[in-house]
Amino acid sequence: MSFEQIALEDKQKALAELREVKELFASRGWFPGTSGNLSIRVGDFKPEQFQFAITASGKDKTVHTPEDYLFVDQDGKPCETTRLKPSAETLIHCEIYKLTGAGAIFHVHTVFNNVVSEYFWDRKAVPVDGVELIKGFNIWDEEAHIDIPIVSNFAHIPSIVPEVTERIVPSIPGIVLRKHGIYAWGANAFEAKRHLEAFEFIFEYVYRLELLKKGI
Ligand SMILES: CSCCC(=O)C(=O)COP(=O)(O)O
Ligand SMILES: [Zn+2]
Repeated sequence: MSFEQIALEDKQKALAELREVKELFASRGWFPGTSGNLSIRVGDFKPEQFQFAITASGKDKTVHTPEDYLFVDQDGKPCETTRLKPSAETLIHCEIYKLTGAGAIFHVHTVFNNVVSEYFWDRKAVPVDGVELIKGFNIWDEEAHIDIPIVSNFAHIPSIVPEVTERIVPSIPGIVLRKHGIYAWGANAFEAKRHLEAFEFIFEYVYRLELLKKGI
């Protein structure tokens, strides 16, 4: 399906959802210093051809402007002529869509996701034991243990992609970039938001528990 074939109302719906989620996350302080990026897929999905709306690069995500989003294709190339630049991290979104077929991807930098990514870097995963909120990921086993993957962070974004490809786990809808932030995804914006909130709750829990264990 080409970009032109996608119904205008689907594109407008994606932009309205991005606006709503951006405002909510901004109110939580989840976009410090213009960090973070959000995307929602539109139209049909084939791993070799799809399109999505994504935040423009370098924008202050705490305000709304007419130049906040643009549509790109599976290679991160704009679908329409525009002077806007897609997020510098668009290639990570492209790869997650290709691998998972997700409908939305949200990326935020928080102190908790940064601290746990460094603290557990040796294990390359954040270990989580029996925390109720993993049900947010549809994991219902009693006292389940999960490992949330952490991958290397590089200034050169294409260099991050191969490790993302290698480490994505079908049962865990998120991946952490070391000392950078989390990417969480879902079938749609509602699910991606639920997953992101569950991850952030878990990171704060893990962080606080580690402090208590150390008697700090
Ligand atoms: C200013 S934070 C460094 C870039 C980054 O990690 C990020 O999430 C925002 O980049 P974008 O190009 O999407 O604005
Ligand atoms: Zn980032």
